[in-house]
Amino acid sequence: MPEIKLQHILTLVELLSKGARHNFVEVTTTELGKNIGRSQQAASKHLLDLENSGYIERAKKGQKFAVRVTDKGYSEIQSLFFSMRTALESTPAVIDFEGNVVSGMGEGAYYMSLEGYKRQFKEKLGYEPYPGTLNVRLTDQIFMNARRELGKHPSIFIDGFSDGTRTYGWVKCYRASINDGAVENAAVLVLERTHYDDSMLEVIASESIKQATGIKNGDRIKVRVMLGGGHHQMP
Ligand SMILES: Cc1cc2nc3c(=O)[nH]c(=O)nc-3n(C[C@H](O)[C@H](O)[C@H](O)COP(=O)(O)O)c2cc1C
Ligand SMILES: Nc1ccn([C@@H]2O[C@H](COP(=O)(O)OP(=O)(O)O)[C@@H](O)[C@H]2O)c(=O)n1
Repeated sequence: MPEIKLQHILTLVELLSKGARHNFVEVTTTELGKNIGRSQQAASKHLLDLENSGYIERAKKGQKFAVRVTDKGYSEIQSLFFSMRTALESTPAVIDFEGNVVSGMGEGAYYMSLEGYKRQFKEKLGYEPYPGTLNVRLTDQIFMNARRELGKHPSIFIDGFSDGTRTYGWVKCYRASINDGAVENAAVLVLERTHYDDSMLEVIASESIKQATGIKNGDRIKVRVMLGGGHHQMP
């Protein structure tokens, strides 16, 4: 029996979409090849392989040949579909980070207290954040790479603004939880302007994370970002 490859599966899917579950449908290998992105010869070979494996059957229809997907071929595709669906649906839309809590220069509290940010945080996150940012120094390259990618995901978007004297940058918020749910109402910030690089995670929450968890500077912390929960998202 020939080894079944992705191309065979695509061929079966193409045949099913042409109605070949219950009917013998005429297919030309030229058209089939085109639809699955392979040559006519390759498509011809796929049909032969599928027939040899018992996934399709061929019949003469007038002068031409027509094919139908067998019960075996259909249930093969069906079970593949079910396991793919389960796999995709159970993929948790979370990104996990770990690092050490470190102190900064106290700027977080200043920015978090600005009315232009406070108002938007309350409206878009649904709570007024504790004035400050908890700084987490990421300890692993994999976390830094994930941190770099984070800003690409849809976010809860806080607009930048001007107070007449100076302008303030936008902020992307990603809902997060701390240490397996010890703090639920948290968010990781991706800032338009910051003096930190990808090795730092800035976290806000409805409460003081240090007070709620007893964590101190230097302690290890786990931050789980939950994707897909954003309203007010970027286009
Ligand atoms: C909500 C928020 C908005 C910020 N906006 C700006 C900004 O407009 N310009 C800027 O230079 N830094 C901005 N920052 C970043 C801070 O300068 C800094 O990178 C970071 O918050 C460090 O805080 P820390 O000193 O408390 O560790 C912002 C920070 C926060 C939390
Ligand atoms: N949700 C938060 C935000 C800040 N913090 C802490 O609150 C203090 C004030 O925040 P900050 O951003 O002004 O301070 P630094 O991060 O600059 O040290 C720091 O010790 C933070 O680690 C917290 O425990 N929970």
